[in-house]
Amino acid sequence: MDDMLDYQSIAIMLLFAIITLLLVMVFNSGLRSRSKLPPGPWRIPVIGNLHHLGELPHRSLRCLAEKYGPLMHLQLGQIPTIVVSSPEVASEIMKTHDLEFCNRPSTPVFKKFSYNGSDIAISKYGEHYWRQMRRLGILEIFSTKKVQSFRNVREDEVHVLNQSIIRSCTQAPQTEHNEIYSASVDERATTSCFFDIHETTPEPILKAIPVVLFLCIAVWRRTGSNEPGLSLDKEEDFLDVLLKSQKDSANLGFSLTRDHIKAILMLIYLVLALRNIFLDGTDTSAATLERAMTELMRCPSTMKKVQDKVLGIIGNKGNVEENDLQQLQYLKLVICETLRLHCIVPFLLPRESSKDCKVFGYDISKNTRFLVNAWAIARDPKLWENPEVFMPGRFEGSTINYKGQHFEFIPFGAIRRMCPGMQLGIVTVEIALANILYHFNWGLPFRMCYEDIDMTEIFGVVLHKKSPVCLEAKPVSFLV
Ligand code: HEM
Repeated sequence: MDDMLDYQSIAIMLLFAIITLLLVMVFNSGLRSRSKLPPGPWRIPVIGNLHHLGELPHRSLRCLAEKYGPLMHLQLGQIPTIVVSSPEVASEIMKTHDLEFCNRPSTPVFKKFSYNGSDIAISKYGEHYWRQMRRLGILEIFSTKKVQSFRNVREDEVHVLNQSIIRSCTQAPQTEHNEIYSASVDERATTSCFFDIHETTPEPILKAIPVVLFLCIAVWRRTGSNEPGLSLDKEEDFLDVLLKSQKDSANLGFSLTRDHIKAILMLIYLVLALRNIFLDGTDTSAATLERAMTELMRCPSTMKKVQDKVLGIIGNKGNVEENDLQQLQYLKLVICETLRLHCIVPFLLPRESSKDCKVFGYDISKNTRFLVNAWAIARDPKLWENPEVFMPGRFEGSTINYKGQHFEFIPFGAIRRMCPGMQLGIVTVEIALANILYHFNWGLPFRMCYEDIDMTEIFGVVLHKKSPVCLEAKPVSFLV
């Protein structure tokens, strides 16, 4: 009897051990099927999503990287996510393992807004579609020739911007600053008015940017309207090219549908024009311009220096034109430093591994997500002297630039999925900044001091300021 009991309890214990073993195996296989990364201090489970790390995840992740190192593995709910926070690791991912990590993850939200992943930024790398669309984009909109061909549109719009600021100056209610032309120049009237959807006078804004113009043309074509002001360019535009390619899909090797075209145009339109909709307002150029003005306001000696240089070089010519930009070297340094200190796409766009591979000895499985904390890298005290201070001079004589070869400074990303709109974005910021510095002296509203400028940001794919910068403009006297 006793023997029987012993056998029974041994059998029960064995059964229990087998069940436990099975449960552990099932549980582990669930995790391993997504990531084969070895456990270690760098593996950080996070319940929920990036927002649960703190209000500004790029800042929280910088703190975590100081503790865990520049290659961290977050388990964001179901999704294994690797966060990269050093130039060496970024180079390993984006350059050495370029091909394995140039996919974009497809999330339901991205898919919804991009006609099932049909735009350039979100489509999968390996696909023939992405290659063709990117090639088409580079040829037809992002190339130097195309960017230059819309020079007049940009210059016209800068003129519209200047006029609207002058109008704000003269129409402003009298304040305690009444001896000067003064106006409370809000975000719209200073920087973003160049790009924003303007409730009162939409037309100049819609004409501001070439691709936005393409959209107007699309609307014009569809409605057959002859609305004044929406003049068609003689030159073939991007929409023409897309429509032509649609007819001639055999050459592309896939069928270019109306949804593809809409997705591409929508992305570009959003990148340039809209705020607070998809991707949290993707007005990258306007956000950069706004940060440049904010930093200059916080640093009066730099403001004076850059303005003196612009006025000195342009003299009483009346306007800064794109031909003049090459001479405005200090202004270029100001923009470089703005992009460093305010990397407005803090994690670049997310990437995903397309197959299993090894990085720094770690096994990374297919479909692991990668975020490159370009914001943290650009503020790393090991790489930059006084990284939190706005010092355009640091780029003087430096070989480091934002063009994707120097991984300590990658505001436009790097290599294969690097931003194709870099040139367009930069020239748009340069011409607008040069002109608003040339035409106006800028000050803060009465009783406000530099320390009062609110630098709080709202997290999104693109970082935006929580509150708009509010400035007073006074036309430069010799131009009045
Ligand atoms: C100052 C302005 C801009 C900044 C800071 C910026 C930044 C970025 C960044 C960081 C990426 C992701 C790169 C990566 O993942 O490695 C990106 C991608 C992209 N940008 Fe920009 N961008 C700017 C202006 C523009 C403009 C003006 C356009 C279009 C007219 C544009 C179109 C795109 C597109 C289509 C992609 C996706 C590329 C791909 O996935 O193949 N960007 N941008």
